[in-house]
Amino acid sequence: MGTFNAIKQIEKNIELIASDKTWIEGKAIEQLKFSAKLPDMLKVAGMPDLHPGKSYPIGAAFLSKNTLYPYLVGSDIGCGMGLWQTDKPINKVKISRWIDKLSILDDPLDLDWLDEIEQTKQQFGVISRDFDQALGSIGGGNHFAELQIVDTIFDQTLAEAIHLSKKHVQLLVHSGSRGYGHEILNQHIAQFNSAGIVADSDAGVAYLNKHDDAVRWACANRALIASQIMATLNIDAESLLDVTHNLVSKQNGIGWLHRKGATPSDQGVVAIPGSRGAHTYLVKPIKSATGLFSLAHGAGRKWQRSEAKARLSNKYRVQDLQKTSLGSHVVCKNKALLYEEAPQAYKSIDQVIQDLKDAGLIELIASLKPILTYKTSKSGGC
Ligand SMILES: Nc1nc2c(ncn2[C@@H]2O[C@H](COP(=O)(O)O)[C@@H](O)[C@H]2O)c(=O)[nH]1
Ligand SMILES: [Mn+2]
Repeated sequence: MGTFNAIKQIEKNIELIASDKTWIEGKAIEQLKFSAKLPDMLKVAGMPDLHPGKSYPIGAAFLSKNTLYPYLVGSDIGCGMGLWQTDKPINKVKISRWIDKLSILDDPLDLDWLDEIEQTKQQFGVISRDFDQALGSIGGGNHFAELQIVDTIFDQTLAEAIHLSKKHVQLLVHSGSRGYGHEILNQHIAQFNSAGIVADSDAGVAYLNKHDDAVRWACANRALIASQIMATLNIDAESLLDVTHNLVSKQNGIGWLHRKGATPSDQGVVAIPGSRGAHTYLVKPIKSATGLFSLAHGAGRKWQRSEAKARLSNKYRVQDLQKTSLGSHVVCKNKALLYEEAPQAYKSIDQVIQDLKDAGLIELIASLKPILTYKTSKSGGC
């Protein structure tokens, strides 16, 4: 049972899962309050990784009765975290070889991948053909693929239940629906601006059909990213989990639950990463209506991208940022991104996890630590 000081009732229909130790930017709370006033909104919940977005906050869940708000899901529909356990023993890793191989990894996938793309689309039930050329690409921003090793097992029984092996390298993939999700949101904005749509109206049904396909597309994309990395590194892997944190779904008998950077707590074990220089936690959610059946999806930004670059570019050279304080390596050809996504730009994942624990929402399984983070191969910046 958790302690209640990590659960704050800000207003009647606004909940915040965060202790006093967790810093939450005032603007994010304002955005949360603003979202709670949207027509037909029943309740909103901020997670400990809550931080400001363009108009609405990231790290939050929003429950409406019968209205869909595409703006609350955002443009990266289906973004999520997939975790694979590889067959590579950690004592057999030659990290410099992996750095070299990943440094020449190009997106998108080439013609040799056509069959696998088709099979993966079928496996996940993806309908659209319009964005096939983007499948297998990670995208920019804080999307990444990260090779990790198990650091601490907190609960042996829970770790065994998901076949987690301390001896093998893990692969965490964070990506979404690339241009597909953008197109869906843009189509909505062209017609309705930021307004919501009635879920069972023609517009609502049309949005949901496209949204659901983009969610499946994003899952297929993470699987193809993992496959491409495995092929490049000549390793094999089994999928341990894949959980979406940007989506809207029907909560039977309650309404429509929008999650924007909020990990579902009703779909089994989830991975909550901190940054390329921090641990990822594997946790078992304790199903609860507190926090609208949701958990944090990461550590959440402390600094906006431009602020991170301004603060760090005088202190660190590019090569300083290609290694982290945990000793891990970073492959990222985009120099600006190296600064924008530096570990310093994120809040403490340890505190976020502590808050979720104190709120009685999770059981800890294990922590993983990065050995090699791969970000977009597109050069640019600085
Ligand atoms: N292990 C890593 N975690 C990272 C990295 N970059 C960001 N992050 C964490 O992921 C979430 C994702 O946020 P989203 O809003 O884009 O879905 C973010 O809050 C960070 O905590 C990384 O390179 N490695
Ligand atoms: Mn994401």
